[in-house]
Amino acid sequence: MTIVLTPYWDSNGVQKLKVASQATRPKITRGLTPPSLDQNIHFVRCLAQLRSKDKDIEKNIYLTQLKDADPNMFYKLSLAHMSEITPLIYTPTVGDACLQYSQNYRRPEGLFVSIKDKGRIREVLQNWPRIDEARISVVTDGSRILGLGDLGVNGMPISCGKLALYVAGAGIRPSSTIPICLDLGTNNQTYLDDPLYLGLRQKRVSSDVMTEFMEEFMHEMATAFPKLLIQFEDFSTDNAFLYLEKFRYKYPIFNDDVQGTGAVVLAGFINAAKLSSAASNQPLSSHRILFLGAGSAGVGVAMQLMSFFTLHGLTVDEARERIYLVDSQGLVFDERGSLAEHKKFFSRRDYKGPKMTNLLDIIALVKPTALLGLSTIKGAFNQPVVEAMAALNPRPIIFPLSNPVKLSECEFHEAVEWTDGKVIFASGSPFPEQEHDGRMLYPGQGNNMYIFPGLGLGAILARATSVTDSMVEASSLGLAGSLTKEEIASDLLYPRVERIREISAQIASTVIRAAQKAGVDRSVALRNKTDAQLLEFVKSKMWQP
Ligand SMILES: O=C([O-])CC(=O)C(=O)O
Ligand SMILES: [Mg+2]
Repeated sequence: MTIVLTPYWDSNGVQKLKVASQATRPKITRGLTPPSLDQNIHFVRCLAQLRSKDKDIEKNIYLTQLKDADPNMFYKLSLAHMSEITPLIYTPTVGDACLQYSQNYRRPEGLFVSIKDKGRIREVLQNWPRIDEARISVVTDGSRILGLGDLGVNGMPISCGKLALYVAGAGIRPSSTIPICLDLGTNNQTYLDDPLYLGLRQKRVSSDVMTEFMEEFMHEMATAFPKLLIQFEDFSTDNAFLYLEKFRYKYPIFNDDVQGTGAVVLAGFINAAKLSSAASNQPLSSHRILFLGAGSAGVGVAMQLMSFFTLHGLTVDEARERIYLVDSQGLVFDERGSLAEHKKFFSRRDYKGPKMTNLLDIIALVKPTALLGLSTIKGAFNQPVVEAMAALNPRPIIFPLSNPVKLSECEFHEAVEWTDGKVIFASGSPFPEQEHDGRMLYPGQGNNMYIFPGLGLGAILARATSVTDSMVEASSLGLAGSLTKEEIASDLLYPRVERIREISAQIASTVIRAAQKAGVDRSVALRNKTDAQLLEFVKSKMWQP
């Protein structure tokens, strides 16, 4: 018989343990905790324990164990110290947590579904202890974790990290979340050779076998968890697009790297373009955007940025003309030939010259107002590149979006220095602010963490049958419009992360409205609420530690 001890705080702020076994109902005990364990003092104790560790990965391990042992305290701490703790439980430290997962492993968290379970996935899902409460799952197959490549089953911390932000950022109940890592093998030879590696010791299965597995998995998920929304995370590029298209009309799912990243960058770009156009006196519709990187995130962002131009009156064809892609072979254009399917839409029809591989030459040709990096090439935006952008634009937009920090195309302090403080900047991972000419400059964090909690919360509360493009766009416009006067005056592109709950509530409300418009909502009672009532309703649904 398993005995589970769950800590909780009584009305006097004293910690007690609930003892639950499978056979008995929870009962309250005396004598199993120290006599004067005060909740407020324990908060201070936990924060001091956290800060006493000098390595970020140690802090991550501490916080992971705290989340397991005392989820209330973990989320209290996270909400009270959002900007300190987010980088420890999420990007960038979560990247190291994934890389070292098989070394640092302590206790299981989440659900592992492996290719060996094919044909009986239902049985595995039924082992999840809180089936009825399940509302949101983040599912990865570990094949492209952040910019770190194929990490196999070591990808589990990314699902856990994203879900911790669902709880902290949008008030989803911790017991409603299911982190899932699919194990379809790994092509990472270092892991296959590592005796500590926790996943199957085999290469990834063929794409046909994977698709059969995914079909069974999705069918069983929908059967076992009828109220569940699924977020696909960090699948390799081809599979990200493939399974998004395959399942998005059948089940409530979205892909965070394609759609979440797209939406967050669109929001930041809307605010950046206002600043940049104010300086150049050029109309908003005349921006030209150059992408370095044409993977799932790059093309997902480019797709989403199309709506920036269509919202400003351009046709779809005209909008597409404002966007240029560069991949590992250089500028993407038709005459280059043999392009991957997902790159074809943005491939240039108008360029007829030789292959162009040098980024400086491409900048000279395109004259972009904005340079976006989703290439995972550290240092790709070097001094000559950034200076070229500054020579073309009074306020160049430069977004090195690759994650984690060590793969960023450039760092904030470099961009500030090389543009003499004129850059309008957002990165995927956090960078410290910079003082320049007596003024404090703040980097934007164009990370999908601003979008997915609110988008997911809205889809869950609307009980959406699918996640439409209009819901994703609504999340983006909701985020872009959420800046306070003070944030606008400080040239911020995104709101301060401390306001994440307020922002998630606003985003969720706009997403619910979009779901209603698209006719995919099932929460009929929400249709008659005024906007103010809807926002209040969303806030009332948020779990508080
Ligand atoms: O996790 C993050 O920080 C953002 C993201 O989805 C990725 O880089 O794949
Ligand atoms: Mg991701």
